[in-house]
Amino acid sequence: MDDAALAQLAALRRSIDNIDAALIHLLAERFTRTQAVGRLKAASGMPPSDPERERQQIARLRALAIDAQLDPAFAEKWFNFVVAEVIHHHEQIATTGTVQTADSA
Ligand SMILES: O=C(O)C(=O)C[C@]1(C(=O)O)C=C[C@@H](O)C=C1
Repeated sequence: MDDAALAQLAALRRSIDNIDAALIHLLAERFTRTQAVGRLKAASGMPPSDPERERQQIARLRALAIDAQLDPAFAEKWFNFVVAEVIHHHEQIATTGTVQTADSA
């Protein structure tokens, strides 16, 4: 084992762990906001999804990804994955008034 390589790997992993922690916090904040949107939509009879808004978000995120040298197809896949969960939350809020998570089920 090369000690220098192991030390470098450990330092990179510490940074990766910090980035993963930041992403979890950012996602938690995003879902707090989208659940507020879900309650607003349910209370005012708006549909859970807004395809035109999603088209605008995807175009913006793809451009940001290209600028940041991130694969735009990956950025779009990530966004669609998150929005599918948001829409699922919106539907749960509209029908039950709350969001059911794996932990709260
Ligand atoms: O902006 C909204 O209307 C939302 O419900 C939020 C959100 C999003 O997560 O960004 C989710 C679903 C909609 O289709 C569009 C956007």
